[in-house]
Amino acid sequence: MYSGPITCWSRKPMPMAQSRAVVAGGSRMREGSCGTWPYHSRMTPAPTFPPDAATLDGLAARLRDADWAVLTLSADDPLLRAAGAEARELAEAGHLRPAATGRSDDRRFAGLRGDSTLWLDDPACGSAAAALLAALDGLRGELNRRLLLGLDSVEAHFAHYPPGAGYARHRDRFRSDDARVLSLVVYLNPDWPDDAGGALRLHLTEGPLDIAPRLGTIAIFLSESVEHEVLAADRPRFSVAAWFRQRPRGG
Ligand SMILES: O=C(O)CCC(=O)C(=O)O
Ligand SMILES: [Fe+2]
Repeated sequence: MYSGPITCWSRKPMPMAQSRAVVAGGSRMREGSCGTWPYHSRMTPAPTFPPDAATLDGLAARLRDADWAVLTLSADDPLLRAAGAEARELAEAGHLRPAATGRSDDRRFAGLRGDSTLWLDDPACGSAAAALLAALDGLRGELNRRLLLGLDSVEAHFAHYPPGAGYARHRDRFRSDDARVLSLVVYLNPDWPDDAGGALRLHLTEGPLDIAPRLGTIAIFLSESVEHEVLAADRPRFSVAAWFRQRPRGG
């Protein structure tokens, strides 16, 4: 049960060094190596959800230059922990459904993806889903204010990939629907070992980049341009996939 703040956006000033340290973005990722790199300094604790204003400024600055970023929050973040617990409970209770049978646009992915999903606004969801959806909507508003991308809504679902399941290389924006602008994946897996698999692989011009689905990590990228895939893991993998949307222009 999550009973913490859901829409409180801290304006506490933070040293810029911290916000630079917690956000990694395209042009800085020169090595192109898979795995980890120093998302945040050991000297400063990672922020919690919702991120403070300096972290948001750093994230927005990164997304102005690069088409992807990684935001690392504290692995003790109470909202993320509650969302992870709720995702597991909902999956155990059978509320998540194979993604290919979800909304009509998902049907084309039959055979390409092995996850089961549940939209965060589904009545089966509990307080953590509602709080996370509100926090994501707050993040949408804060990024939109800084980037003026016309982001006017958020959609988000829990996803559960059983061991061995993945999602083949794809882009998140549909040909028939240009509403998705920014993709975010909020990982809900505490203590994810480096050798467990399950990375999100971004296919970038500088090479592939693997992001481990560890609790506290939020991957953010442009829905239209960044091809990506989910690699199979040796254990259940939980996340929230979210999209910040503009009003569809295609009709
Ligand atoms: O879970 C992930 O890392 C990415 C999921 C994804 O690509 C999607 O749902 O479109
Ligand atoms: Fe995707």
